[in-house]
Parts: sequence; C-alpha cells; structure tokens
Amino acid sequence: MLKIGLTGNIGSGKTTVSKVFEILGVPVFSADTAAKSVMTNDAPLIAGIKETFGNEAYFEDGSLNRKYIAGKVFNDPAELAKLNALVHPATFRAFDSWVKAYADVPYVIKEAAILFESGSYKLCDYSLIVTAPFEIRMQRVTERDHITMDEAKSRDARQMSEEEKLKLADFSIKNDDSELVIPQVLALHQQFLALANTK
Ligand SMILES: CC(C)(COP(=O)(O)OP(=O)(O)OC[C@H]1O[C@@H](n2cnc3c(N)ncnc32)[C@H](O)[C@@H]1O)[C@@H](O)C(=O)NCCC(=O)NCCS
Ligand SMILES: Nc1ncnc2c1ncn2[C@@H]1O[C@H](COP(=O)(O)OP(=O)(O)OP(=O)(O)O)[C@@H](O)[C@H]1O
Repeated sequence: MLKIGLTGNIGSGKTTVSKVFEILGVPVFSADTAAKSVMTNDAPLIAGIKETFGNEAYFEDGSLNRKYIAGKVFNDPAELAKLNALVHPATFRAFDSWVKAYADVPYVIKEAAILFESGSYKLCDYSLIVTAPFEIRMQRVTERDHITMDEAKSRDARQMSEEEKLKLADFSIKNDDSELVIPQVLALHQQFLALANTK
C-alpha cells in the first residue's frame, strides 16, 4: 500500500480534491481533522495546551476555542512552533494507527496543510500538491471562514511558499479555474494505481 501525502497552501483546494479521491474509494486521512480530535480528546495534550496558552484555549464545555488559539499562533511564529510541537506527535500517532486498517488497499491519502513544513512528507511514498494563485486562495478562504483578508494573509505567511513546495512535490494539481480538477484527479488515480502495482 502506497502513502500519498496531499498538501497545498491555505485555500488551494486540498479538501475539495480529497473529496474527489474519496468518491473514487480512496481512504483519506485528514491531518487537520485528526489534530482537532486529539486536541479535544487527549488529556495530556489538553493539559499541555492549557499550560502553554492559558485556560481560555478551551470553552467550559471542553470544545476548542479556535479563534483564541488562532489569534495567538498565526501572528507569532514562536507560538505556532509551540502549538505544533504539542499537537503534531499525537497527530502522527493517529495516522499510524489509522493506516493499519488499510494494508490491503492500493493506496491511501494523507491530507495535511503542512506536509512539507512538518517533515511528514518523508514518511509518504509520494507527495501531491494542489496549487492556486494567491488572490484566488485568499478570496476563497475569506468567503469560507468569514475571516478578514489580513487574517487569511497571516495564516498563509506561516506556510512555506507554493513555489518551494512545488520543488519538493512529486505530483501537482492546478485548481485555478483554468483547468478542471476532476480529470486531473482521475489521471493521477490511474498513475497511483499503476505505481501501487509495481511496488
Ligand atoms: C489554530 C487552530 C485551532 C485554528 O483552527 P481553525 O478552525 O480556525 O482553522 P483550521 O484548523 O481549519 O486551519 C485553517 C488553515 O490554516 C492553516 N493552518 C492550520 N494549522 C497550521 C499550522 N500549524 N501551520 C501553518 N498553517 C496552519 C491551514 O492552511 C489550515 O487548513 C488550528 O488550525 C490548529 O489547531 N492548528 C494546529 C494544528 C495543526 O497543525 N493543524 C494542521 C495539521 S496539518
Ligand atoms: N475550483 C474551485 N472553484 C470554486 N471554489 C473552489 C474550488 N476549489 C475549492 N473551492 C472552494 O474554496 C474553498 C477552499 O477550498 P478547500 O477547503 O478545499 O481548501 P483547502 O486547501 O483545504 O483549505 P485550508 O488549507 O484552508 O483547509 C472552499 O470553500 C471550496 O469549496
């Protein structure tokens, strides 16, 4: 079974592309969703987050105060590094345990916004990046998340540039309105199946 890491800068369309792979029957692990899950279920991690960012990081019902944490970390690389150091080991473990159930499928996808930044692409067989121009990504994110342009830009600034990622990626998908996404996914699906056959 091959592990394909899927990434792309904020608003590029990773989740949208992941959904197409899922329709084709490919198991997809979302590191974003897994991170949120461990942040609300893993007691030592919750304690670490409260100790580092304060009790305001959680609401009284135990849910994550995402806006508060986002305000702390996306404007300060040192604070983001602290959050990453707390959350990423638990997220990596969640993937290791998830992937065990799929030993018999040709390939799985690990969708992660910071696949390259976190180094987790090294644990994948191949990497795939979804790209879209900065202006389009910012417009999509401000509309989807109801955040300001400055907030969207500060998140993007915390990520490696698309240009750098393209140098590291094995495959890419253009999601910029100039090309249809579904045919690109179908073509890659065939390539991944062929690669899985030769492994
Ligand atoms: C700060 C948090 C609570 C904000 O939650 P919120 O729901 O507002 O945003 P969400 O998680 O949907 O992220 C939106 C986008 O921000 C970017 N982003 C998220 N985390 C990071 C990060 N650690 N580094 C760089 N960009 C990031 C991604 O493009 C992501 O898709 C949340 O992003 C978080 O807990 N991040 C740390 C965990 C993590 O690294 N998650 C990403 C795993 S790939
Ligand atoms: N080709 C497209 N045309 C129009 N809207 C699109 C297209 N691709 C994605 N979108 C929309 O843009 C927004 C961002 O897409 P998506 O959530 O897939 O990006 P993402 O890379 O996962 O973002 P993030 O890093 O913020 O999680 C979503 O609202 C999605 O529906």
